[in-house]
Amino acid sequence: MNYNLNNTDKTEQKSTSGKRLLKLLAYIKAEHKDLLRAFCIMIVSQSLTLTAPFVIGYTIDHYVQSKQFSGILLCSGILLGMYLVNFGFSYWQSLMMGGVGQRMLYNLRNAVFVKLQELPIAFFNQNKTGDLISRINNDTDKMNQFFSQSLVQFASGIMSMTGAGIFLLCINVKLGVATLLPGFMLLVFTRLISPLVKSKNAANMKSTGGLSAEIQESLSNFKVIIAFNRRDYFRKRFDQANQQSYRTAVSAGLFNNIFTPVFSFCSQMAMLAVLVYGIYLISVGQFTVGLLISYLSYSNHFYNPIRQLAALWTNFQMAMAGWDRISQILELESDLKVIPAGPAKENAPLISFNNVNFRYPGSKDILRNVSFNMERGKTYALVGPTGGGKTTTASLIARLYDPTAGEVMLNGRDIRSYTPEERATQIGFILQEPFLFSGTIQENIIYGNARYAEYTTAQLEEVIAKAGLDTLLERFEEGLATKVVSGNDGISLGQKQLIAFMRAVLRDPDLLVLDEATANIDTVTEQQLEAVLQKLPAHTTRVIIAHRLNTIENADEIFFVNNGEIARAGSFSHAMNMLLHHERSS
Ligand SMILES: Nc1ncnc2c1ncn2[C@@H]1O[C@H](COP(=O)(O)OP(=O)(O)OP(=O)(O)O)[C@@H](O)[C@H]1O
Repeated sequence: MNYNLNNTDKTEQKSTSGKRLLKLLAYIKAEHKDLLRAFCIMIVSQSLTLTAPFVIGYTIDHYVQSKQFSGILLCSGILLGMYLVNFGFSYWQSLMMGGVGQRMLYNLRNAVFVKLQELPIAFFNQNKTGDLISRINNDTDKMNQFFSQSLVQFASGIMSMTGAGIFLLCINVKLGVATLLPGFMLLVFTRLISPLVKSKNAANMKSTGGLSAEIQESLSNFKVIIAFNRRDYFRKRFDQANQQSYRTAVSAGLFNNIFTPVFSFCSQMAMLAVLVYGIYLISVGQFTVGLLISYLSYSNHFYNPIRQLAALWTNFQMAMAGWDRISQILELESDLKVIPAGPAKENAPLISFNNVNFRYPGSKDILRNVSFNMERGKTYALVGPTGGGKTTTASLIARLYDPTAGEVMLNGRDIRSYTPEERATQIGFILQEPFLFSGTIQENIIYGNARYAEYTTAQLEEVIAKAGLDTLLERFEEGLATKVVSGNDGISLGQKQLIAFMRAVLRDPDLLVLDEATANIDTVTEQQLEAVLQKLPAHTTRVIIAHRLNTIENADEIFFVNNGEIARAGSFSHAMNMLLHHERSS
């Protein structure tokens, strides 16, 4: 399945934009009560704002020209009252909408994170971490900017325009049409140019994602860069990504900034129309000075929000481009679905591969029509040349991927019918590069292990001793309280493997897969690990992938994995011969 977020069909993206917008509404729907309240407040607040010019015009026509100061004072008092009420309402409404925006974003970020955790390994193979981080941080922030800051202005701007438009048409239809005409042209212009603005912003976000991926890659590989003195090479790559980001940002900026001058020009044209046509109507006695002043004020109430909307529209386009990139993740479905369980075969081996084929997207066949069984309580070794397919085979055993053809059975049942939780309790996996979290060894060991989650340090030490793991724990001066910092060098790779080993063994799995799990461990410790493996319950099956052949000497069965095939190697010496033969012939 194609999980590459930067390599999706553009036509498909375009056609789903409408649907995506509806999905965004689903996030807003949860806030419908607050939104309704804010909307009602907005209606009251805008009604007051729009009544003010009418009161001013009325005051001019009825009290100013006839110099009735008591009337002027009364109207001024009414206006002051309206402004004060409006002030309170606007503040309340901003607070409410700000909360709505922030809550919506909180839910959105959670949804993206939960989705990322549901997606299979293939997704992470096909996408760069830096780009994903950029989507979660930068793109959601674009939405944050729009929803928490601009949505209120956006909604009240549209309301002000609608109200002012109605007033303009009600006071004088012809003058109203003349005033609104530039606004209508603006609408057409915006409609035509918006897709381009959105695509320019999407391209800019994509290159920001690329830049972020470049930074992430060079920061996580800084030791190799320094050791090989490849600073220039990475500087050049960064410069290229930075230039690309600069170019797309400039191009997006050109389009983003086109709205403001065009909108200002149209608003000035509308004012000119009001003045020329309004003065003409006064001169022929069809209009009053007071009404013209009200009219000019309403034109302002119509065109000022339009000017603001020009800037807000850009924010909206950026938010929508961000939403498209986020929805790309949210719409992905894991292809590792749990299927209904069929009847389990009686007395079946723990693991069976039945005519399994496997290839990575775009790669050649890594396994071709492979069949073998693994029995309970036995130790199996997978040997073979580098890149032969050992880790891939182990990954299929743990269902990190599904075969492209054939089936993998666990306990006589298709492995796809087990939930991830069921699989995790039955299969323990120690990877070549174990991942540890920032925290103590204790926290890392009990991770995902409900049985020991509530154990005190003393209780856990007891369990560790019973499993024969105390000799490994003694390697750490502060024992279970030793601090581990993720991705940091405070702990050696070998020590990481020891912690991962303790973590896997304490889960008491039916099957323990060790992928080069002892490659960075000294021979004395390795013997201690071997002793722990021997002490595992009799039903535990072990699968060991190792290049150091002494590690697999005690295996019950050795499989030679190479060139799409998995062959039984028979004895240890036969496996050695196969390896030597392969080395000579390659
Ligand atoms: N995520 C991936 N995407 C595409 N190809 C991959 C991926 N992982 C591995 N491969 C390819 O699959 C083949 C088998 O790799 P695998 O890691 O299973 O070999 P291995 O026998 O475990 O090697 P090693 O002894 O070096 O660990 C290799 O040619 C490798 O390039």
